[in-house]
Amino acid sequence: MIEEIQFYEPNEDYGYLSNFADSPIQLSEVIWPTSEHYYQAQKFTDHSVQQKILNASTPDEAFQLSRKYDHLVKSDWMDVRHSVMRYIVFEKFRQNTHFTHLLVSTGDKLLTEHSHKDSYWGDGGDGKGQNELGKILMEVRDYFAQQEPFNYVHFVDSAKLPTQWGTFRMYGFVEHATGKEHLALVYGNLNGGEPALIRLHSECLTGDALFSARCDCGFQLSRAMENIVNAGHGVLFYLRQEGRGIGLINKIRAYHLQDNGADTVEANEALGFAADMRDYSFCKGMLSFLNIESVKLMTNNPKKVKALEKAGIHISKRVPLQEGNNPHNHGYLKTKASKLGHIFDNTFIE
Ligand SMILES: Nc1nc(O)c(N)c(N[C@@H]2O[C@H](COP(=O)(O)O)[C@@H](O)[C@H]2O)n1
Ligand SMILES: [Zn+2]
Repeated sequence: MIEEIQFYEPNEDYGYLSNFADSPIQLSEVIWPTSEHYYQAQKFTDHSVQQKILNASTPDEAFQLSRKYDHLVKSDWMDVRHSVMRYIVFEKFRQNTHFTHLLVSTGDKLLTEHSHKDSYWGDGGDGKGQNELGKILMEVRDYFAQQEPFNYVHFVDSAKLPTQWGTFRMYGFVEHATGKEHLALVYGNLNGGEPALIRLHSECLTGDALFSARCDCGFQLSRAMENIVNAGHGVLFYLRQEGRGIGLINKIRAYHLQDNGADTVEANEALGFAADMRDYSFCKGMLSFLNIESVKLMTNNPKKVKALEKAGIHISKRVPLQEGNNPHNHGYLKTKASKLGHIFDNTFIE
């Protein structure tokens, strides 16, 4: 059975689908406050009426004005209204990318404008209407679902995550290429204009959850979360790329080879993998969802810096994260520096 999403009022669930949703759209020099303003204004050739609708303080007022000037509506309006609507709904989502992420995250659900007032754009309230707005939205959704950055991941849901350092908001995403579930733990308000302090943390079950001292992951994870809270805002991306992308069971095999003398790179290669199998390109989808364009990146790993730059993210600063050096991971950290290019102060690994 096809699942259905019904929308109508902009302040209700899925209100971003409504033409009344606050979504500025710039066309040439003009900024239309909502797609409703633009749509209603296109009914008229009279410039002064168009201007009145443009300047209406709410979409509801824009709608009422179009009714007031009903006698001035252009003669071919019924022929062109569908293409006007299609154009402005497409522009709305092209220019308001947070809404586009939400639209794409509706997957293949049926989108219905549940309006008892309209049986052309909506379903007429009894489900018998044509739902033309819903059809346009589904067409726009199908288009953007194939485009970067919307094609990497889709957002599923978010919830509070209280931690020992502070309360984060946890956003869940699914990566399209692999089906893997990734997290973004957001602390504070990200839209203050400053680059966000972030960490791209690859999953390490042994270090992050089981207190392993073989690596530095758990120590880095704690410090990164603490640093974000101390900075007042930032994001910990928890990426499900266990074992540098080879998976948990293969990581145990690699650890076994390391117990017999291999270093971390030799062990991966002996198992037939590259030293580092991770790919960070999907992070572009999560960063875009959170509207992050510039970051301070906590890492010692230059590959992560390069990957984010390749994704079009501006790195204002690399923040070293040198944590957890201990007798069990000393050789591992030295190999990270010598073979994987990690940047450490000499005082940290000597
Ligand atoms: N394949 C593999 N071999 C080892 O010896 C390891 N210690 C790991 N650990 C994984 O590396 C990732 C963290 O590395 P960075 O600090 O981000 O460079 C994480 O996925 C661990 O599970 N993997
Ligand atoms: Zn680890």
